[in-house]
Amino acid sequence: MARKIGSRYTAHQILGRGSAGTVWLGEGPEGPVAIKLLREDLASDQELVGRFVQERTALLSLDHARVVGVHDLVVDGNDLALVMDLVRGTDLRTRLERERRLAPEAAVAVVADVAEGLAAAHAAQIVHRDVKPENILLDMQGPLGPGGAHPALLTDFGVAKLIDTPRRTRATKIIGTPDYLAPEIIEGLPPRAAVDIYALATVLYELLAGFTPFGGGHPGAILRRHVTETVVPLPGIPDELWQLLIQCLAKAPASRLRASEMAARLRELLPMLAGMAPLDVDEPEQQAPDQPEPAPAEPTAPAAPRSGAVPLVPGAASADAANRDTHTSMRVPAPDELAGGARGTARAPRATGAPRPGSARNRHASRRRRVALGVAGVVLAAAAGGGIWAATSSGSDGSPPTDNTNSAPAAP
Ligand SMILES: Nc1ncnc2c1ncn2[C@@H]1O[C@H](COP(=O)(O)OP(=O)(O)OP(=O)(O)O)[C@@H](O)[C@H]1O
Repeated sequence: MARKIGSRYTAHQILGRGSAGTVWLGEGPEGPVAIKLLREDLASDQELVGRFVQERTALLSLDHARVVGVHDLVVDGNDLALVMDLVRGTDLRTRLERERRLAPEAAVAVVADVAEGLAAAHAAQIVHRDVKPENILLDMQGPLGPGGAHPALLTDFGVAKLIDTPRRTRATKIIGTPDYLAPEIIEGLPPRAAVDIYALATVLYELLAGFTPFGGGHPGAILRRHVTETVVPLPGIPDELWQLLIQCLAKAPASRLRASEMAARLRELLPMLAGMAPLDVDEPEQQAPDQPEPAPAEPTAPAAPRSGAVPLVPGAASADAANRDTHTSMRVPAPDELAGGARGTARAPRATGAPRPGSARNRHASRRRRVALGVAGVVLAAAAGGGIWAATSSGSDGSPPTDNTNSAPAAP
């Protein structure tokens, strides 16, 4: 059913849902658009609306081929909406779930595109803060690039910052997606451009390996690994690519490449990667569910419902089951909680077929890991007497999260 958004736009059909709102296929004076309608509880927050208007100029001015352009910000009664370029295709998470791993050439081409978009944003002093496969859209109508990759565009600029208002998230809380969080954020430093490089390098690793370098288990374990552990080389990865990857995953933000350098170095590697098959690696052993992480010293968020994504900010209405299970809001861990502890958590990837003790091969690793994460959160909630670090899962009841192949369909 069509719905008016402000005086200039009509929303026709839902393309997908995220934790901050719903994305609609819509129509504006200049043709088709995508309209992200923020959740009602966010839209009714006057402070957030104020920031929304304040950020207007910065968001509207970001104009780059690798960034999903924002055309308009609409504040109309209870509606708060971002009007964006419509990308006819799908998001990178959906592609990754379908293919499990990408060939190195395609993975590098996608990430080089995104790095170019980030370079433009960083030049305009805009930090994305939530780079992850869900926020990378693949334009199926664009020309095929190296490795058969469709052009990739980064979306959701500014949304994390808009929502991260002081009243919603006190200084001691982290907002983000645990697998992609740079160590300095976990240590409580303000997010600068280098956090996007770390997150994008994590995405590159994930595209190559089929799993993120520090993911798996409870959010607290993931955060600790970001701060204390080093990535283990992927079997079969060309050394030049590995060197670039570890530089961008450096714990010290100043040691990471800048976005423009990352894009240029990745493009230089493309000829060498042409025709290379996806890496043959298996996900490392998952943490056994009967070994819960130590509980945080004090619970900071209400217990999460067993199904549906946990709200982006504590106290917000739970998102429905169709939502992505992507965000976590949690307090900054104390130094001793980050220090590690008796149980080592290194996640060494193995060449496929190499023996390992225990469980069967992990297929659909990222979804399974997200499910396990939600379950761990619920278990911990019980252990901590009802409070948890808000963990995320859209399938913690064991049901698979709804597939989101729902960007505007590509024209035949
Ligand atoms: N500009 C766009 N054009 C076409 N489809 C889009 C556009 N922006 C988002 N979508 C689709 O809408 C869906 C929801 O997007 P949204 O940005 O709200 O959530 P998300 O990024 O998946 O999750 P979260 O907001 O929790 O990080 C996604 O599946 C995405 O593919």
